[in-house]
Parts: sequence; C-alpha cells; structure tokens
Amino acid sequence: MPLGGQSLVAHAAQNLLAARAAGDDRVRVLVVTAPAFHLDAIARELDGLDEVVLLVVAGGATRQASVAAGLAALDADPRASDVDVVLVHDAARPLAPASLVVRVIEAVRDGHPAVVPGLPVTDTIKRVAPHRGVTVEPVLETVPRAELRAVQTPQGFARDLLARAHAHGAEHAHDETLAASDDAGLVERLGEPVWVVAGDERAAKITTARDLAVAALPTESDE
Ligand SMILES: C[C@](O)(CO)[C@H](O)COP(=O)(O)O
Repeated sequence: MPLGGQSLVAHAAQNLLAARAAGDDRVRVLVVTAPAFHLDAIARELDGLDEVVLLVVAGGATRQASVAAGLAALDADPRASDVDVVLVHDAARPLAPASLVVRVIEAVRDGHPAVVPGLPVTDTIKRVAPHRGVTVEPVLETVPRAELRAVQTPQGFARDLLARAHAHGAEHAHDETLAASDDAGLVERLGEPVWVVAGDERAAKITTARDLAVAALPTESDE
C-alpha cells in the first residue's frame, strides 16, 4: 500500500536503517519477505538504500512461514554470517521510529535475548467465549489491564534463539493450539523468557483503511 508517495515496506525499511543515524550502526542486512508477484517491484523500490545488504525473498502462506523464509535467506548469505541480532518487523508498522529500533537492539545487546516493544492498554479488556455466528458474546472475565501490554514490532532476538524458536514452531505447525501471532510467542513456546521495552504510538499497525488515514496525518518527528 502507498503512504505519502511510497510503499509501506519502503517506509519501514528506511526507519529501520535510520537507526544508524540515531546512534546505532548495526542495522546492515535487510531481508524483505513478500508475495512472489511483488518481489521485483519491492527490489526496485528499495534498490537505492545505502550501505545495506538487501535480500528480497518470497514469503510463505503464514506470518511464521514468511519469517522462516527470511531466516533461511539470512543463513544462505555469507555476508550475514556474523549477524547475531535479528529484528523481525512488519511493513504494516511503517512509522516505527528509529529510536524504538535502537531501544530494542540495545535491550537485546544488554543481555535480553528476546525483546518486544509494548504499550500499556487503555481500554478495559474482557475475555469472552466467542462462537461463530453469535453476535452477543458472554464475558468470562475482566483481565487486569495493569498487567497487559499491546505488543508491537520490531521485535529483537538473539539470532540463535530465534532460529531455535522457529525450528520448534515448524515441528509443531500441525498443532493449532501452539500457533503464535508473533515471533516472541514462538520463543515463549520454548519456555524461554521474553522481555518488554516501552513501545511507541508511531509504531501502530495499519490493519484498516482508517489506520492508513491516521498514518497519513502529520506526526512528531523522532527525537
Ligand atoms: C507481530 C504483531 O505486529 C505484534 O502485535 C502482530 O501480532 C501481527 O499480527 P498480524 O496478524 O500478522 O498482522
């Protein structure tokens, strides 16, 4: 999708790489996974990015399969052999600022091998018992919101831990009860700890047409 004249993935890529200007020089390999019919267009659009090894590869049918394809591309490229921290990001969060990228990388480097950005939840959250086709749902409980965080990307990982989490996820792909909606969820399934750092409202996910319209509004630039 275009936003302000360029694709969401181009925005996301530029903000990841802008982490260098914000004081971190380590974002130097960029793997983009996308539907096969978009690969050429994305490679052309991202061609001008400076000082980065760019790999554009076909994703899979699920988020998990796409990230696994990205990790395989990283493993196959000798220029990425010394990469030890991997960030997994959504093009659907195109305005995640460089300061957030740096925060996640630094937390991983400081000894937290799985780090996600998260924001406190401001709505009251209730757990319900959903049933297909039923429009009035029974409430099971109100979840204490002080304990909740709405989790964003980029999520940062020690590369070996992320590889292990994906190998375990692939082994259990047939078991829907073990499906994870983010990469940190796969790490949790291994029984390994995951840490949260402060998220950023600018990293909001674009899911609806309204989200896209909000993303087009002027925002404060990064500090
Ligand atoms: C990874 C994520 O952005 C964290 O909030 C989210 O889970 C992605 O969900 P999607 O359904 O793959 O867009």
